[in-house]
Amino acid sequence: MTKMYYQNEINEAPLQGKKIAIIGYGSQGHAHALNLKESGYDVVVGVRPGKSFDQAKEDGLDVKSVAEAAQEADIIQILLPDERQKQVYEAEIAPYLTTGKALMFAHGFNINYGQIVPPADVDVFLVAPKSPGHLVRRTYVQGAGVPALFAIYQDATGQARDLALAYGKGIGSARAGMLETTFKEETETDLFGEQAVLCGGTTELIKAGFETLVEAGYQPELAYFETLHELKLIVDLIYEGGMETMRYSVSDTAEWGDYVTGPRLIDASVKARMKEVLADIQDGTFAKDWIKENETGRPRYNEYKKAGAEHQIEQVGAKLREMMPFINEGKKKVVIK
Ligand SMILES: NC(=O)C1=CN([C@@H]2O[C@H](COP(=O)(O)OP(=O)(O)OC[C@H]3O[C@@H](n4cnc5c(N)ncnc54)[C@H](OP(=O)(O)O)[C@@H]3O)[C@@H](O)[C@H]2O)C=CC1
Ligand SMILES: CC[C@](O)(C(C)=O)C(=O)O
Ligand SMILES: [Mg+2]
Ligand SMILES: [Mg+2]
Repeated sequence: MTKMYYQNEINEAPLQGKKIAIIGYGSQGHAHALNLKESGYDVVVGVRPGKSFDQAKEDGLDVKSVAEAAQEADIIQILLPDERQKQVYEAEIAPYLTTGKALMFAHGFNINYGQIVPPADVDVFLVAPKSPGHLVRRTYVQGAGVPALFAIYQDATGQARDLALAYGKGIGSARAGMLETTFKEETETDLFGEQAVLCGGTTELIKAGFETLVEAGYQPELAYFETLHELKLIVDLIYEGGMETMRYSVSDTAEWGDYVTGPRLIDASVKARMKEVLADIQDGTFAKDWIKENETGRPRYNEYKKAGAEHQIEQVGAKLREMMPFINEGKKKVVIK
């Protein structure tokens, strides 16, 4: 079995006394900065003036420009959107990436697809939480954590591995388990997971189920509860105890429908198309398309975003959630962005 790394076997000493620059204060940035600070590390946040800058200040952090933070730090963690990293790296980070420093990522996109080429005399590694950033923060505050992958691309100092493990422990991920990978494996599996299952696969499945019910004349509110709201409750059971625990809790009728109807929908043709999606990720087709979409001002991205927000399921859901304030109670107890 793959070796997993947990709290007690990780030595924090290599990271102690180092200054860590968190570049970007968004989903991952705010979580890494706050968790590391509360784990006792010396953190500086590097962002441009604006909303994030003000928020990081309000959260009690030491906040500087990207260039200033990169200049004074030993470890520079780039937590900007993937498509912005190359430009900010070249203009504001590379000039200060001197011998023996460490350049970090939470996703290998820019290294794997050759967008960022760091000098040979620095450490380059990633610590990639398998979780949205807001849950990296929320679980840490709750005394728990989310799993993370770590990978070493360059080990100029001989300390890269120890630094990566200590960093992962600092954000709370060693409470859930850390697993070693490569930049290539992390990048390809992360892109595949979010496209095929976690984001793309799930949202399309929900919408198809909702639309099927509504088009057949059923009430939209009922369709929302059936295909979206209850999905979280079902996934919670799968998360807690695997598919068996979910199947223990649902009725035998539901379990039988699960076995006979699931494969009628998610059949061999879906898996064949998943393999095509994976091939596009592996050969760089997806990355090339995403980079081009950004270079041309995101015309398709903006269209998809607008259509997504206007979908009936979002309108119906917003109204129903207003009547369920408890849904956001967990969020309010924790200071999150
Ligand atoms: N989102 C997630 O949960 C996960 C993300 N990752 C990876 O983590 C990295 C960060 O992603 P994510 O947290 O989603 O990023 P976000 O989109 O949340 O990052 C936004 C932050 O970047 C800042 N920013 C954007 N452009 C610039 C710029 N030109 N100069 C300075 N600051 C800028 C924003 O500042 P402002 O407010 O001024 O716009 C904001 O602070 C990516 O590599 C991603 O793949 C990995 C695992 C999960
Ligand atoms: C599932 C999406 C993700 O990969 C993540 C939260 O892990 C991301 O890029 O945001
Ligand atoms: Mg991911
Ligand atoms: Mg991702």
